[in-house]
Amino acid sequence: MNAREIALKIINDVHTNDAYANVSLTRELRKHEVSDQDRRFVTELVYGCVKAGDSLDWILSQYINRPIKKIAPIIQDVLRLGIYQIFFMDKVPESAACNQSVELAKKYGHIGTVKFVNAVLRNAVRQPEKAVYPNGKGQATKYAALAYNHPEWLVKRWIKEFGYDMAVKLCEFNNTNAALSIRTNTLKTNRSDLMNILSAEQVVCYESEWTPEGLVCQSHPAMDQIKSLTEGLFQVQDESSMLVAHVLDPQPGEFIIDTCSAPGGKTTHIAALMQNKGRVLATDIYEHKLKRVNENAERLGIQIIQTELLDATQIGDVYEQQADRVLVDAPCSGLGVLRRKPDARWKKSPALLVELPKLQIEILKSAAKAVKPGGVLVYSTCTIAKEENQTVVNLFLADHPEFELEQTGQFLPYAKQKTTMVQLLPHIAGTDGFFIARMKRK
Ligand SMILES: C[S@@+](CC[C@H](N)C(=O)[O-])C[C@H]1O[C@@H](n2cnc3c(N)ncnc32)[C@H](O)[C@@H]1O
Repeated sequence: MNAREIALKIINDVHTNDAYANVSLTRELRKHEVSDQDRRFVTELVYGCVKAGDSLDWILSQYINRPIKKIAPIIQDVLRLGIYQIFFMDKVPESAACNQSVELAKKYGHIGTVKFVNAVLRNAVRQPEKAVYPNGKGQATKYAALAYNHPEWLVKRWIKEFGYDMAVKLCEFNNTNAALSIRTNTLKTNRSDLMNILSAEQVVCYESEWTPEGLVCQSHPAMDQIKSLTEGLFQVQDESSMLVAHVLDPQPGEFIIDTCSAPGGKTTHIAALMQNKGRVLATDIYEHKLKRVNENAERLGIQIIQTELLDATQIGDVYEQQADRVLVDAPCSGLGVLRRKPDARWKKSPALLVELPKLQIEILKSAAKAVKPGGVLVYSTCTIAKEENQTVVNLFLADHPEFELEQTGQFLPYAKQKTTMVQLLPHIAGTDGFFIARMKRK
């Protein structure tokens, strides 16, 4: 199977089976023996095509006079793949994009579809001016959505909230490739020693400006070839996510509950800050995800983490006033981490921002019950939607006078802020978008 056919299979899996692009990509690349060059080509085709989403369909619709959805799904994807190569990839000759798409149509379609694919793509090559995005009066939102490959509802929302220029910057940021960032496992090494070890393993990285244990990698070999990862010298984690455990500020010997813990990025950070002394209870609603917490803890050499399958909305009844500190790293829309998941932006909807806050408040209320008097409660998310962040915290506080909001920004290790809640915006901070609020029980 050649690179384009592998890419087609993955893209089709994403579109017809709702598969995650990264999961499907990893699985298919493992199945087929491909060169490094082809691996990069497949990845670029898949991520690029999936990310471009509606923009590809809009371009296609300029060359097809019937609804795209009426075409057989696999042929839709053959066309998307072809259009992507023609309009988005400078290094692929247009003739190769057309010819190879026709070959795929021969394999997955019939004589009619072969002619159709050939005609559509050759027309696109001949008349590229038809695919110029509309940018007239009153079309600014539509234009930005198409030009920066985001759903229109999201762009509209961000323009209202941040203004046009900032909304575009945010979209542009989401279209960049996220660098790998890692957290030094301070139970086994320190950041400068880790940098030397990584350098010998061909990992080029620099120190994070956000956290004392963070490193950002500019280039690295495949993850399964980095020995220091299997040896537990570091954990893969975004810089902004590393801020949460610092804000929680757990102390050795304490009892901490991490209510939505899997796969354990923050749980293991908490345990490291406690110097592996005390007790961390890591709960989640998925057993298979808790396995990941245990695997990470074992790899990192942590003994104080205990996992438990428990719905966070029940946690307060089970552990009433028992914990010194409780973390709620809530399930959220993930609107702050869109650059990491090319398909994610197309799977979100405005309805999610109505439904999720109900669960988030319920979890926060229950988690609060588990905090001892004088203890700390931290609420965090990787979204930038106010409904899931400030609104949730304010609603909770209005109903819980026994909790007071602290100067969360003062608990950041570096770049302290004079703010009661911290909201990192990706296009400004250069990190994943993250929200953190720290509260204290009186
Ligand atoms: C943002 S992720 C947590 C990431 C994790 N804290 C880390 O740093 O690696 C949210 C987690 O909440 C879990 N979750 C969703 N609903 C839950 C509930 N009602 N109770 C407990 N966990 C829940 C999900 O399974 C998911 O693992």
